[in-house]
Amino acid sequence: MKYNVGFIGAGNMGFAIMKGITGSSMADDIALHVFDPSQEAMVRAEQLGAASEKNSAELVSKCGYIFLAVKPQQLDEVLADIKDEVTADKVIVSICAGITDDYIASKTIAGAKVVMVMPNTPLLLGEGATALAKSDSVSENEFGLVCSIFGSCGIYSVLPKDKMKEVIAINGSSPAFIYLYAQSFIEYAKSVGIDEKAATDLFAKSLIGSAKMITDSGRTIDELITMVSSKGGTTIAGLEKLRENDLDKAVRECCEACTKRAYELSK
Ligand SMILES: NC(=O)C1=CN([C@@H]2O[C@H](COP(=O)(O)OP(=O)(O)OC[C@H]3O[C@@H](n4cnc5c(N)ncnc54)[C@H](O)[C@@H]3O)[C@@H](O)[C@H]2O)C=CC1
Ligand SMILES: O=C(O)[C@@H]1CCC=N1
Repeated sequence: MKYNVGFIGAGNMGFAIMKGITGSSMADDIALHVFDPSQEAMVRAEQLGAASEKNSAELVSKCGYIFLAVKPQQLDEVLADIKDEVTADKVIVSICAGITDDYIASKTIAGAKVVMVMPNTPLLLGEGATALAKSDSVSENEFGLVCSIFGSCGIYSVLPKDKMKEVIAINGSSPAFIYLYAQSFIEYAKSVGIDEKAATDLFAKSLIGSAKMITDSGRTIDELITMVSSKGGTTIAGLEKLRENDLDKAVRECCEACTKRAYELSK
């Protein structure tokens, strides 16, 4: 039996998750449905094999699992449109930053089954990192299916509900923070005459390799820093500057601003 999984919103993230599903081991178990007012978004989703629905209410009537993949500011309109089709057996999967299960239930039906998800765009390549939490009304089997979807195109972690805003800085938004950091290194390389492509490839592979060292080497981050830092060498000279310029403070303030915005978006 195939699960009918619908996407309301097929923009950056909705498309990334659908692409992740179609390229994963779950592809044969899932029939995708999509609604997005953007014709361009619909065409892209259709090319992945998703069935087009004429509006979000029709999509909800056909699907057991409904992904809300619109901007938080677009959510009220969507919830008003689907309210009459939401029943106690439907699982609503929200990827909207800051939005709680209680809010979705308050705009649809009391006790609505809601899974709150914070994914990230590397899902496009099957390299996603997704945080999930569920409302009490969602069964372990239902939650298991949603976890499997994200597990099939990356890794996932189950978190307490009340940490879903704080985690956004760690995985949802962090790709943008990492790209900005990468850009600074590449700009420096260009300024000293290194070819941009060579610098981009070298830095990106250094990010991938360093990430693998964090996850797979069995060493702590402090040990990994020490491994690179020769006594009296270049790394220590560079690290001193990052510490002098208080990288730690900049990162903390970045994460705090991200979390604060999530609370503002939450109703
Ligand atoms: N972009 C990212 O890296 C991440 C985004 N998110 C969350 O994902 C959600 C979507 O973000 P993006 O994909 O980046 O935005 P986006 O703007 O790329 O996509 C939103 C899509 O919703 C469609 N839409 C607008 N009104 C609609 C309606 N009434 N019914 C159906 N579709 C409608 C738009 O046409 C658009 O294609 C947001 O709530 C965001 O917080 C979560 C994690 C990461
Ligand atoms: O910027 C945003 O609000 C969304 C949530 C995480 C990544 N993008």
